[in-house]
Amino acid sequence: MATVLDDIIAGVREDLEARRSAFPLAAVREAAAARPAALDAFGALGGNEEPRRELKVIAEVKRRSPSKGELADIVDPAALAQQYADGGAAVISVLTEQRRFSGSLDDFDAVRSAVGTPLLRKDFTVDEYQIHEARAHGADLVLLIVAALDDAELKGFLDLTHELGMNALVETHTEEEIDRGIAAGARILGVNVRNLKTLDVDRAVFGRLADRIPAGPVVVAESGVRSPEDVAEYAALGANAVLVGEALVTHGSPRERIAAFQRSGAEAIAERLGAN
Ligand SMILES: O=P(O)(O)OC[C@@H](O)[C@@H](O)c1c[nH]c2ccccc12
Repeated sequence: MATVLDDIIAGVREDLEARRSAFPLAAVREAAAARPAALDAFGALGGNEEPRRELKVIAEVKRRSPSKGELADIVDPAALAQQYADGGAAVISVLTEQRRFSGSLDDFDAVRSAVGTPLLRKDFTVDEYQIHEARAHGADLVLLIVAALDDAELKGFLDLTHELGMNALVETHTEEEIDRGIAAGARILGVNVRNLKTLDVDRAVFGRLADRIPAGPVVVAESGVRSPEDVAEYAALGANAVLVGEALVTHGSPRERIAAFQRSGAEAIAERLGAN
């Protein structure tokens, strides 16, 4: 039976073929080459620090989701992103998937012109075209969802991302996917506690999987962060960063919220490091 993920990807492929006809790969590559070099998202996420004492926040511009429907009427994505940057977000994520998340490359462009923070183009990457396209729009990171790719695609897409000077957030949901992500060479490894095949959120998934991740990659806990306590929980279990959408777009003051997440995360990390 087709899963939600299969359905989303079918739509993504259709939309991408339409864009490929309008903007052939050669034109996209030319636009990408004219961009300033990608920003160092691995470094911004504290990847080079030893030990990693800070909890970094990846703040997401997210209008709607298939599980929750409309989340927020974001009239000015650039202004929202500016608040994220002011709050100290290490990376800003912009959903560009249109059919289920109401995202767009227009949102991405608006945010790119507004902030100097590393930007993640959050979409269902299933074709190299999207990686070149992300770079052409000034992305510093792309999302690679392991469940959506076979090993050859995962390795090929990750290598291409690195060749273009970008990083990838390699998203996993099972132990097997973690092993596959690590084998492909992931430097930023996400554990999404939302099952993309059923959309169920189970925050305990992070605790079960975190131990499986070897030292090296930046570890990102994705989904289900509502409060500073949730962030502390993930940080205590080994997260270096959290990716937060809903709790920020629905909050009156996302800037202060991010700062609160960073504080509670850093406290939990200090305790964890102190305990070792
Ligand atoms: O809104 P939340 O629960 O804070 O979740 C954010 C993020 O993890 C979620 O948007 C996400 C994680 N992986 C994805 C892949 C595609 C689209 C969206 C996602």
